Amino acid sequence: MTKIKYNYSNLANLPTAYGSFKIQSFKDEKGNEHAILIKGDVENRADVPVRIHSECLTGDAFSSLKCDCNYQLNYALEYISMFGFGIIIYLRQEGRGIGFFNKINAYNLQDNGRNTIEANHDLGLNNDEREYSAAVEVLNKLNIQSVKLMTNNPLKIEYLKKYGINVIDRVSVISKKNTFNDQYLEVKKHQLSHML
Ligand SMILES: Nc1nc2c(ncn2[C@@H]2O[C@H](COP(=O)(O)OP(=O)(O)OP(=O)(O)O)[C@@H](O)[C@H]2O)c(=O)[nH]1
Ligand SMILES: [Zn+2]
Repeated sequence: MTKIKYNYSNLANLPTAYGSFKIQSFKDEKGNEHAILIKGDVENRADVPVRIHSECLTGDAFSSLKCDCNYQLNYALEYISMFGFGIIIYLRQEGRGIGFFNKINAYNLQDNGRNTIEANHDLGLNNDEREYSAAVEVLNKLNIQSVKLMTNNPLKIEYLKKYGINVIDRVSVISKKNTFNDQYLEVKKHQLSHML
């Protein structure tokens, strides 16, 4: 993994519908501005619940029913709030890393019958172009001793382990099914190996 230099903002308070968090921004070399939400005293701590959430403007901000992102983000906020400590690392890798513009073009192809993987391929893109080096950096910076990763995606667990993060447990992130995300969740389960 190439060492990227990050630029961190100061910490600020963020009251949310699920309780109070601290928020911090950090910029990577490409100029992406990511977010870290922290609950409680996590520095140097073990067994920390961690959610690494990939940006989904349509889901996170507009409450789209085409995916389960909004539900999962709110679930993570609520879970960590109830738990008393934990971290949400919100990475600006929209559309599994293909960017917002491409994702909407993929949605257009999905309107015409293609699934989430096929649509990316039709655009000449991989089905997942994400990587999690920024999350590894944050966890190392906070000297997190061990992580309870909130995910259904085995690739995220593999990635963190490969780069030295001690993932001791997985917390499944509950997804909510509806008529619009039914096929999307089926593809995640059967073609992307998500533990749903
Ligand atoms: N390219 C593309 N990206 C999508 C689509 N639907 C959601 N996304 C993006 O998918 C990302 C979330 O990935 P998911 O596969 O839902 O979940 P995950 O993060 O891999 O796994 P979990 O940790 O279990 O949530 C976000 O960046 C969304 O913007 C789609 O149809 N096409
Ligand atoms: Zn989404």
